[in-house]
Amino acid sequence: MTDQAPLVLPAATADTPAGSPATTPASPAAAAPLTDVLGVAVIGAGRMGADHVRRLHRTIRGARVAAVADVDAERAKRLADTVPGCAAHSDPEAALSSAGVDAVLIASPGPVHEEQILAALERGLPVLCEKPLTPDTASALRVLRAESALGRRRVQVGFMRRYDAEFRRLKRLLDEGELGRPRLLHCRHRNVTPAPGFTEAMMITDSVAHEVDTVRWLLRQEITAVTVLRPGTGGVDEPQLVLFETDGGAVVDVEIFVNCGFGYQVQCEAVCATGSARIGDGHAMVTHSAGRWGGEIVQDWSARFEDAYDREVREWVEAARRDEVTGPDVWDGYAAAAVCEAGVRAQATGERVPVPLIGRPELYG
Ligand SMILES: NC(=O)C1=CN([C@@H]2O[C@H](COP(=O)(O)OP(=O)(O)OC[C@H]3O[C@@H](n4cnc5c(N)ncnc54)[C@H](O)[C@@H]3O)[C@@H](O)[C@H]2O)C=CC1
Ligand SMILES: O=C1[C@@H](O)[C@H](O)[C@@H](O)[C@H](O)[C@H]1O
Repeated sequence: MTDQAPLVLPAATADTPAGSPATTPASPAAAAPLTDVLGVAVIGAGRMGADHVRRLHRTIRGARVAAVADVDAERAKRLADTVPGCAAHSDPEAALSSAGVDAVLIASPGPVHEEQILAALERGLPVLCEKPLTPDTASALRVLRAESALGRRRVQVGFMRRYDAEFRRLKRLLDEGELGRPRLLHCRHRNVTPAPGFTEAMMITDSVAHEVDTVRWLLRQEITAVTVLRPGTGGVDEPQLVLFETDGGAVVDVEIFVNCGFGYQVQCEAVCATGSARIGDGHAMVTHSAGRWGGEIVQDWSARFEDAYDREVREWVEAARRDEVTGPDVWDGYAAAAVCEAGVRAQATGERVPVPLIGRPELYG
């Protein structure tokens, strides 16, 4: 770490732990004093990478962007140039070995996450890896085994909804049990339009992956089977309805609509034994004029979840400065990969597909 002036950070703003369904991360209040500034290498200089570089540079105390890597050398340089003293690399491994790098934030495409996480683990560096951990179960298990061999958590997965104020409020309500046992979750996930090259399978692996994590975290249950229903025939491919069954007997439906055209919406309603609770209806602004009223709908995740990304990265930096890693873990990434793999099969076959999981290793509680 660099030896810049000592910093004392305010306590985390979290009111609900973001750890995996069965575990709670160590309390920041119990941590040792923080004295160093964390040097971060950001891999992937695309949309998320650029947003995280801005966040680390402008919003998060106690961190500096030491290096940026992208296979597109020009893009890496353009982004690195926004931060004084930041090195640019076209080889991610070179960035990991760059001067002043203490930790890695991975924002490259999912299929290359495995090799980049393994390279970081070889160096013992703390990692914040954007979702997905990896795109399939086999590669997720290789990461899980590599981290287990180290005997300590080094990797956090970027399931940022766990840091969103509304989702945290819902989780607190469910944890307190005031409404009784959750029986159903109704979820909606709508995007204005998908990125170029987006495939039908990515509706599950790229988009519904968030609901997979949200459901496991909110309910503290594992998903045991997936079914995907499509409305209509004759080339109508979406919206689709993804159904989850859980090992706690809950049933979940997720509407996934990545081409809805009108806005970015993420909603969740929990129906419990003695009541229900719903989040995600908020509009940025409601106007009233000349016999009309209307609201705004945010257009993408960067607006809807801005605060959640800030809190996620801030808590990751704070933990890494204590040489800890908290938040969604490799088990969560593996479980999400297993559910998504089953989901893609369910989508292709129309069948109900069970989700096989290995036993949860001790490291992951
Ligand atoms: N948490 C969230 O809400 C969101 C997460 N994501 C995730 O963030 C990650 C990045 O997504 P975007 O920024 O939207 O993609 P993007 O396509 O905008 O950027 C990816 C960047 O990675 C670079 N790249 C490709 N292969 C590389 C390699 N081997 N090494 C280094 N760089 C490489 C590309 O040149 C590109 O600049 C993905 O895992 C995606 O699923 C994306 C959008 C929202
Ligand atoms: O992670 C994300 C994207 O990759 C994905 O494509 C979108 O559907 C999600 O809403 C967004 O949060």
